[in-house]
Amino acid sequence: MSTNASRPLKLGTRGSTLAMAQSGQVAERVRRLTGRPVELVGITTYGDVSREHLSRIGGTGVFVSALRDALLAGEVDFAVHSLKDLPTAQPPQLALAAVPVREDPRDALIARDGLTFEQLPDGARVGTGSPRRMAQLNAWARALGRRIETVPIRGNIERRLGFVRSGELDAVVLATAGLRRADMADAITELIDPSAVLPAPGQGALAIECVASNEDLTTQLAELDDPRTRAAVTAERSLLSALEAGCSAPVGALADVRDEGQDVTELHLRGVVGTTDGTTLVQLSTTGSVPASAAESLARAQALGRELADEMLAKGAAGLMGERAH
Ligand SMILES: NCc1[nH]cc(CCC(=O)O)c1CC(=O)O
Repeated sequence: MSTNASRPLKLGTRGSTLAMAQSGQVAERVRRLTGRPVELVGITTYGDVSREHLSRIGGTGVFVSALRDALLAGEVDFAVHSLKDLPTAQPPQLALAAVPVREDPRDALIARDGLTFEQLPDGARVGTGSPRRMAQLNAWARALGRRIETVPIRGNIERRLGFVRSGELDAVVLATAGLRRADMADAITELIDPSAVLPAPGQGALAIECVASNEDLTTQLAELDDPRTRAAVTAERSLLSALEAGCSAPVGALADVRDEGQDVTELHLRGVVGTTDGTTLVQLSTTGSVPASAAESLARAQALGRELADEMLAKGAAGLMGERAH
């Protein structure tokens, strides 16, 4: 008993700079919470090894499967994922023990010479392999009476920023959260307003997962959960799953939880689906009041996501998601 309780906890993580940075931050909090040492175990996922385009290797879960295998094999005690990389279907053997307070969910522009998106010249080359970003950036450029050329890129943060530094691209678009966690936010030239580009469902949030049967650890890790973040990402992921889209589909979603005083909380959810050339976007939003109890609020958040998905499907969303994984 006592030997088990003082054994270091093993935290499974991807080995990228970003993953190590965010896992290191969670490790420190878990160490303080449990009084146990936490050891980082680097695990290489298929998404890290393959240089293929994500939409071809089947975006859903390529960064996650190897970590989950290690959890199920008992090689690690818990794992830290970027929530946006997590498939919406939760395996019953694994518990999503905590969704900590979210980092900034917005996308960020990193452009040459400090430029903002509106200052980019006609025909600017903008690096992103994400159909969601392509659709919304192309639509934004069109609204400005301009066009951009989106260039599919992959690789870690350093590599992506290198395309701008070398002059090969005019700009790249990355998640603000990743840049902040990796201490590289200095490179950002514009925080992209979500009314121009909605982030990926769950962007900026982390997911802490462990084996569901490990009830002690599940309970301890739950201390790191932020109920507001969980409600917001639940609505976003419910929208994604009701659209039957994976993490490489051109779907953006962002929920924010607003206090309206006197125990009334409102959940505002925005969603977008579009063609990657940006000619057609279906963009809708909804607001619902959310009950105070945690369980009820998650059920309401889930329903809100489904309702918005239904409205988007009624406006032709399904026909815009041609470029699916697989
Ligand atoms: N697609 C890979 C991925 N998964 C999570 C993040 C960033 C961190 C986050 O959203 O929490 C990134 C990189 C990016 O989109 O720039």
